[in-house]
Amino acid sequence: MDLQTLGSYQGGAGPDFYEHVLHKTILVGDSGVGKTSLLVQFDQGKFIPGSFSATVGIGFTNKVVTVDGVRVKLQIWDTAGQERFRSVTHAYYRDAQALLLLYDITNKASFENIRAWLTEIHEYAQRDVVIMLLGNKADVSSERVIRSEDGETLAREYGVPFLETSAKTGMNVELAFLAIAK
Ligand SMILES: Nc1nc2c(ncn2[C@@H]2O[C@H](COP(=O)(O)OP(=O)(O)OP(=O)(O)O)[C@@H](O)[C@H]2O)c(=O)[nH]1
Repeated sequence: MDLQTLGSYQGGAGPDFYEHVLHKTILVGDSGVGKTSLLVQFDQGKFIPGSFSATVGIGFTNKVVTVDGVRVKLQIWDTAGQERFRSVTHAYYRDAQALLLLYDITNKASFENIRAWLTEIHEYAQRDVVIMLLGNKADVSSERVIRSEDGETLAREYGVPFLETSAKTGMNVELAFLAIAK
Protein backbone atom coordinates (compact mmCIF):
# COMPACT_ATOMS: atom_id res chain seq x y z
CA MET A 1 0.00 0.00 0.00
CA ASP A 2 1.55 3.25 -0.97
CA LEU A 3 1.33 6.30 1.24
CA GLN A 4 -1.48 7.78 -0.76
CA THR A 5 -3.68 4.68 -0.39
CA LEU A 6 -2.82 4.46 3.28
CA GLY A 7 -3.76 8.11 3.69
CA SER A 8 -7.12 7.54 2.13
CA TYR A 9 -8.04 4.77 4.57
CA GLN A 10 -7.14 6.42 7.84
CA GLY A 11 -10.75 7.47 8.45
CA GLY A 12 -11.85 4.91 11.08
CA ALA A 13 -13.23 1.44 11.67
CA GLY A 14 -16.61 1.12 9.98
CA PRO A 15 -17.19 1.35 6.26
CA ASP A 16 -19.05 4.61 6.80
CA PHE A 17 -15.82 6.20 7.91
CA TYR A 18 -13.71 5.13 5.01
CA GLU A 19 -12.68 7.74 2.57
CA HIS A 20 -13.31 5.63 -0.45
CA VAL A 21 -11.95 7.74 -3.20
CA LEU A 22 -9.00 10.02 -3.66
CA HIS A 23 -9.79 12.66 -6.19
CA LYS A 24 -7.18 15.09 -7.50
CA THR A 25 -8.28 18.48 -8.69
CA ILE A 26 -6.05 21.23 -9.96
CA LEU A 27 -6.75 24.97 -10.02
CA VAL A 28 -5.38 26.89 -12.98
CA GLY A 29 -5.68 30.32 -14.54
CA ASP A 30 -3.84 33.63 -14.75
CA SER A 31 -2.09 35.10 -11.73
CA GLY A 32 -4.50 37.05 -9.53
CA VAL A 33 -7.78 35.51 -10.72
CA GLY A 34 -8.40 34.14 -7.22
CA LYS A 35 -7.31 30.48 -7.22
CA THR A 36 -5.85 30.53 -3.70
CA SER A 37 -8.79 32.60 -2.41
CA LEU A 38 -11.30 30.16 -3.91
CA LEU A 39 -9.56 27.21 -2.29
CA VAL A 40 -9.40 28.94 1.10
CA GLN A 41 -13.10 29.83 0.86
CA PHE A 42 -13.95 26.21 0.06
CA ASP A 43 -11.66 24.77 2.74
CA GLN A 44 -12.14 27.25 5.57
CA GLY A 45 -15.22 29.24 4.60
CA LYS A 46 -13.47 32.57 4.79
CA PHE A 47 -12.05 35.34 2.66
CA ILE A 48 -9.19 37.53 3.76
CA PRO A 49 -8.91 40.40 1.28
CA GLY A 50 -5.51 40.94 -0.27
CA SER A 51 -3.97 38.40 2.04
CA PHE A 52 -2.17 36.09 -0.34
CA SER A 53 1.07 36.75 -2.06
CA ALA A 54 1.32 35.14 -5.48
CA THR A 55 1.59 31.37 -5.25
CA VAL A 56 5.09 30.09 -5.81
CA GLY A 57 5.11 26.81 -7.71
CA ILE A 58 2.37 24.62 -6.32
CA GLY A 59 0.72 23.56 -3.07
CA PHE A 60 -2.16 21.34 -2.06
CA THR A 61 -5.01 21.05 0.41
CA ASN A 62 -6.96 17.92 1.34
CA LYS A 63 -10.64 18.07 2.11
CA VAL A 64 -13.04 15.20 2.67
CA VAL A 65 -16.50 15.66 1.21
CA THR A 66 -19.48 13.36 0.78
CA VAL A 67 -20.73 13.01 -2.76
CA ASP A 68 -23.80 10.86 -3.38
CA GLY A 69 -23.17 9.09 -0.06
CA VAL A 70 -19.53 8.33 -0.80
CA ARG A 71 -16.73 9.95 1.15
CA VAL A 72 -14.32 11.48 -1.29
CA LYS A 73 -10.97 12.86 -0.32
CA LEU A 74 -10.40 15.83 -2.52
CA GLN A 75 -6.79 16.72 -3.00
CA ILE A 76 -6.79 20.18 -4.49
CA TRP A 77 -3.65 21.51 -6.06
CA ASP A 78 -3.27 25.28 -6.21
CA THR A 79 -0.92 26.31 -8.98
CA ALA A 80 0.95 29.54 -9.57
CA GLY A 81 -0.56 31.57 -12.40
CA GLN A 82 2.69 33.29 -13.21
CA GLU A 83 4.33 32.26 -16.47
CA ARG A 84 7.70 31.54 -14.86
CA PHE A 85 6.26 28.62 -12.87
CA ARG A 86 4.55 27.03 -15.86
CA SER A 87 7.06 24.20 -16.35
CA VAL A 88 6.65 23.21 -12.69
CA THR A 89 2.86 23.11 -12.81
CA HIS A 90 2.64 21.21 -16.12
CA ALA A 91 4.08 18.17 -14.39
CA TYR A 92 1.02 18.00 -12.13
CA TYR A 93 -1.60 18.16 -14.86
CA ARG A 94 -1.41 14.52 -15.86
CA ASP A 95 -2.32 13.23 -12.37
CA ALA A 96 -5.44 15.37 -12.12
CA GLN A 97 -8.91 13.92 -12.57
CA ALA A 98 -10.47 17.36 -12.58
CA LEU A 99 -9.45 20.84 -13.37
CA LEU A 100 -11.00 24.16 -12.39
CA LEU A 101 -10.01 26.83 -14.89
CA LEU A 102 -10.52 30.37 -13.61
CA TYR A 103 -10.68 33.82 -15.06
CA ASP A 104 -11.53 37.08 -13.34
CA ILE A 105 -14.71 38.78 -14.60
CA THR A 106 -13.04 42.18 -14.00
CA ASN A 107 -9.96 41.30 -16.05
CA LYS A 108 -10.32 40.96 -19.81
CA ALA A 109 -6.86 39.49 -20.37
CA SER A 110 -7.54 36.68 -17.92
CA PHE A 111 -10.61 35.75 -20.00
CA GLU A 112 -8.81 36.05 -23.33
CA ASN A 113 -6.08 33.74 -22.01
CA ILE A 114 -8.57 30.94 -21.34
CA ARG A 115 -8.11 29.55 -24.87
CA ALA A 116 -4.35 29.33 -24.32
CA TRP A 117 -4.94 27.60 -20.97
CA LEU A 118 -7.20 25.08 -22.67
CA THR A 119 -4.54 24.38 -25.28
CA GLU A 120 -2.02 23.69 -22.51
CA ILE A 121 -4.50 21.54 -20.64
CA HIS A 122 -5.16 19.43 -23.70
CA GLU A 123 -1.44 19.04 -24.19
CA TYR A 124 -0.53 18.01 -20.63
CA ALA A 125 -3.61 16.67 -18.87
CA GLN A 126 -5.27 13.30 -19.26
CA ARG A 127 -7.72 13.00 -22.10
CA ASP A 128 -10.66 12.32 -19.79
CA VAL A 129 -9.92 15.12 -17.31
CA VAL A 130 -13.09 16.86 -16.12
CA ILE A 131 -12.84 20.58 -16.81
CA MET A 132 -15.00 23.37 -15.43
CA LEU A 133 -14.73 27.03 -16.38
CA LEU A 134 -15.20 29.55 -13.57
CA GLY A 135 -15.67 33.32 -13.87
CA ASN A 136 -14.49 34.46 -10.44
CA LYS A 137 -14.93 37.77 -8.55
CA ALA A 138 -18.62 37.87 -9.49
CA ASP A 139 -19.18 40.07 -6.42
CA VAL A 140 -17.37 43.01 -8.03
CA SER A 141 -20.22 44.00 -10.33
CA SER A 142 -19.08 47.62 -10.73
CA GLU A 143 -15.84 46.51 -12.40
CA ARG A 144 -17.25 43.68 -14.47
CA VAL A 145 -15.90 43.61 -18.04
CA ILE A 146 -16.80 40.04 -19.00
CA ARG A 147 -20.53 39.31 -19.24
CA SER A 148 -21.93 36.02 -17.98
CA GLU A 149 -23.05 35.26 -21.54
CA ASP A 150 -19.46 35.53 -22.77
CA GLY A 151 -18.36 32.93 -20.24
CA GLU A 152 -21.26 30.69 -21.17
CA THR A 153 -20.52 30.97 -24.89
CA LEU A 154 -16.86 30.11 -24.45
CA ALA A 155 -17.69 27.18 -22.20
CA ARG A 156 -20.22 25.87 -24.70
CA GLU A 157 -17.67 26.13 -27.49
CA TYR A 158 -15.33 23.84 -25.56
CA GLY A 159 -18.10 21.64 -24.18
CA VAL A 160 -17.33 22.35 -20.52
CA PRO A 161 -19.64 23.41 -17.70
CA PHE A 162 -19.52 27.00 -16.49
CA LEU A 163 -20.26 28.90 -13.28
CA GLU A 164 -19.60 32.36 -11.97
CA THR A 165 -18.12 32.30 -8.47
CA SER A 166 -17.04 34.62 -5.72
CA ALA A 167 -14.26 33.62 -3.36
CA LYS A 168 -15.33 36.68 -1.34
CA THR A 169 -19.01 35.88 -0.73
CA GLY A 170 -18.68 32.13 -1.27
CA MET A 171 -21.17 32.17 -4.14
CA ASN A 172 -21.11 28.83 -6.04
CA VAL A 173 -17.77 27.86 -4.49
CA GLU A 174 -18.92 24.62 -2.89
CA LEU A 175 -21.07 23.85 -5.91
CA ALA A 176 -18.05 24.10 -8.23
CA PHE A 177 -15.83 21.82 -6.15
CA LEU A 178 -18.56 19.26 -5.57
CA ALA A 179 -19.61 19.23 -9.21
CA ILE A 180 -16.18 18.20 -10.38
CA ALA A 181 -15.79 15.64 -7.58
CA LYS A 182 -18.57 13.50 -9.06
N1 LIG B 1 -13.61 40.90 -4.62
C1 LIG B 1 -13.00 39.74 -4.80
N2 LIG B 1 -11.65 39.66 -4.72
C2 LIG B 1 -11.07 38.45 -4.91
C3 LIG B 1 -11.82 37.28 -5.19
N3 LIG B 1 -10.96 36.25 -5.34
C4 LIG B 1 -9.74 36.74 -5.14
N4 LIG B 1 -9.78 38.07 -4.88
C5 LIG B 1 -8.62 38.97 -4.64
O1 LIG B 1 -7.80 38.91 -5.81
C6 LIG B 1 -6.41 38.92 -5.45
C7 LIG B 1 -5.70 37.70 -6.01
O2 LIG B 1 -6.21 36.53 -5.37
P1 LIG B 1 -5.36 35.16 -5.23
O3 LIG B 1 -6.27 34.18 -4.58
O4 LIG B 1 -4.04 35.41 -4.61
O5 LIG B 1 -5.13 34.83 -6.79
P2 LIG B 1 -4.33 33.59 -7.45
O6 LIG B 1 -5.08 33.23 -8.69
O7 LIG B 1 -4.16 32.50 -6.44
O8 LIG B 1 -2.94 34.23 -7.86
P3 LIG B 1 -1.51 33.46 -8.16
O9 LIG B 1 -1.17 32.71 -6.92
O10 LIG B 1 -0.52 34.56 -8.45
O11 LIG B 1 -1.70 32.58 -9.35
C8 LIG B 1 -6.38 39.01 -3.92
O12 LIG B 1 -6.22 40.37 -3.55
C9 LIG B 1 -7.74 38.49 -3.49
O13 LIG B 1 -8.16 39.04 -2.26
C10 LIG B 1 -13.26 37.40 -5.28
O14 LIG B 1 -14.01 36.46 -5.57
N5 LIG B 1 -13.78 38.66 -5.08
